[in-house]
Amino acid sequence: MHVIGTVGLPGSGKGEAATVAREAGIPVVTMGDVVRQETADRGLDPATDHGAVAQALRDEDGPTAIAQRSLPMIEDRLENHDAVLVDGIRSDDEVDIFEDAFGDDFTLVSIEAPAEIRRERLDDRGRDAGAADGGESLEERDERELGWGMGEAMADADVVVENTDTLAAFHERVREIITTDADLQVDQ
Ligand SMILES: Nc1ncnc2c1ncn2[C@@H]1O[C@H](COP(=O)(O)OP(=O)(O)OP(=O)(O)O)[C@@H](O)[C@H]1O
Repeated sequence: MHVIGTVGLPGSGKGEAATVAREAGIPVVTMGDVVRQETADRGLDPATDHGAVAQALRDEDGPTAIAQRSLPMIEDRLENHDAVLVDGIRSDDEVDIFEDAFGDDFTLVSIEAPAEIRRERLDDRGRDAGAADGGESLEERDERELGWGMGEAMADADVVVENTDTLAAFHERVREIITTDADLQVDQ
């Protein structure tokens, strides 16, 4: 059994790492899934009430509310799989939750790239998806996420991946970490 967590600033490559895991047959639990589930449980609409419920969870149960609620989802996936990837860890408080729950079976991977590279990639992603940026600049998003303790979480990482090369090189590196670190047999 192994749990791999990813942490990284916006546009660093967490979504791509999750894609690599899924391709290797490793289920992915995202903090967003937890919020969507909670929104539905409250009879609200995940499309519009997602942000309000995320905030309500933190107000009601503190900064680890979402990580705590992800534990049963992770344990559920571990019944049928050797490993799970947890995407969207945002703070050192959340890291503590996974370390307490899974001990040495938890590996934290920090995905890092300079702001200029992340900005270019996010601009391209936005163009591809036709998405608006919600008026928030990358600096503002970085600041907001660092304010939750993401810098401390990144400093706690067991492995740092610099995502500054090609996408293929990044996929290869993530695949290597997932397979060797978790000592897994993945689908070829
Ligand atoms: N090494 C790379 N080379 C080229 N493009 C990349 C590379 N790594 C990631 N990308 C692209 O950059 C964009 C951002 O990556 P990704 O969506 O994985 O980031 P993220 O960390 O999940 O960001 P967010 O927190 O905003 O969701 C995506 O379009 C992705 O395909």
